[in-house]
Amino acid sequence: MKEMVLPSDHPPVRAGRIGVLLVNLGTPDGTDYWPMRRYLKEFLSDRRVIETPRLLWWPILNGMVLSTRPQKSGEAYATIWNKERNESPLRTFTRSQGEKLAADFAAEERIEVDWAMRYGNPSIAEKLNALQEKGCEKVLIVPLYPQYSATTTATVNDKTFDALKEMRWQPAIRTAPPWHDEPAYIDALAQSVEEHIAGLDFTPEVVITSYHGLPKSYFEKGDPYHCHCHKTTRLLAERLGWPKERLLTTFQSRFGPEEWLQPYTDETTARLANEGVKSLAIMNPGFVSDCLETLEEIAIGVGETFEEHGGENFSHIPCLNDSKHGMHVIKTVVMRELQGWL
Ligand SMILES: C=CC1=C(C)c2cc3[nH]c(cc4nc(cc5[nH]c(cc1n2)c(C)c5CCC(=O)O)C(CCC(=O)O)=C4C)c(C)c3C=C
Ligand SMILES: [Fe+2]
Ligand SMILES: [Fe+2]
Repeated sequence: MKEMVLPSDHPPVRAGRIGVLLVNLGTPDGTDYWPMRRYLKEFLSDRRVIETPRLLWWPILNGMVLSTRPQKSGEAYATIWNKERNESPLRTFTRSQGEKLAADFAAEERIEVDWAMRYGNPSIAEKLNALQEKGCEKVLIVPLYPQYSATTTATVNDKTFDALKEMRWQPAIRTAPPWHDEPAYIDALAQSVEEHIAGLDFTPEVVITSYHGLPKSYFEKGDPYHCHCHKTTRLLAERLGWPKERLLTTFQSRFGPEEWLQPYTDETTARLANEGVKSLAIMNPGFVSDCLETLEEIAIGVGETFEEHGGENFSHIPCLNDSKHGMHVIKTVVMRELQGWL
């Protein structure tokens, strides 16, 4: 931090440093009704996530959705909860990613690394203020989504700029672009697939890359997410040297009655089993960390679907998380985006 000589009646000035803020989606503080309800209400009130006109959506959200979903989702979270730390896996992995990145930059006194959540705790505003307190005049925001979507990346950026509205001395801000085609990311995914398959006692005939879905109408209005997902899978198949029939792209986690991006992960899994595929693996390249949607929906739920339809061997390939491959990707993106500031 810059040392400044100030008159004795001058407020303290801290300056000269650079912040890096990793931001993931957010997660409930507990699995009971009220923490679940608080989290879902904040998430599902976001106009970037639910585009249905407020007059229509408000009564649905506050009526049917928030009276039933907190209980149902709470039960799902309970099956994957990190009991040791009393938190969800998403929070455990995001914290660890922040801590490991901070340790990597420990020798660089100018850089301060922290992490936050778009919904729930710790908030972006709280962490931006803390970074400024530590003398960060410049902050790189890293939305933890390899593929861009208005429902994820853009809403992190919106919330960041909302927080800046309340700050007298705003830091300069950079927001990291998506990294769906970054060679370090594709390479990390490929290595994680190869290492995982080498440890199995079967060889998957097919591997599905399953991405979180979106309403199809968002794609039709111009959200590039669908194309980013397909590009990631195409580059991964090329890097692995696999034919495209062996590495499929599907979309999971549908919400509500609208049509979402297709093909759906659950339906594709049932179809493959019905067609005689006996050994299947699923990975989730769009998730930087394992979470409810990968550990409960895919590793447990879709694994059961595969077996119910006659499949025999199923494996979920973990997300990159805070592994050495995962940290290498995050560090690559951060170094790329800090150029000119360091
Ligand atoms: C219309 C609703 C939703 C859209 C659009 C959506 C997009 C989207 N979400 C992720 C990543 C995650 N979503 C997670 C949970 C989750 N998602 C929705 C709804 C939409 N997501 C809900 C209601 C929930 C909560 C759980 C539930 O009740 O089902 C999570 C997991 C969080 C955790 O705590 O583990 C992640 C991660 C992406 C990447 C995305 C669009 C590209
Ligand atoms: Fe989601
Ligand atoms: Fe596309």
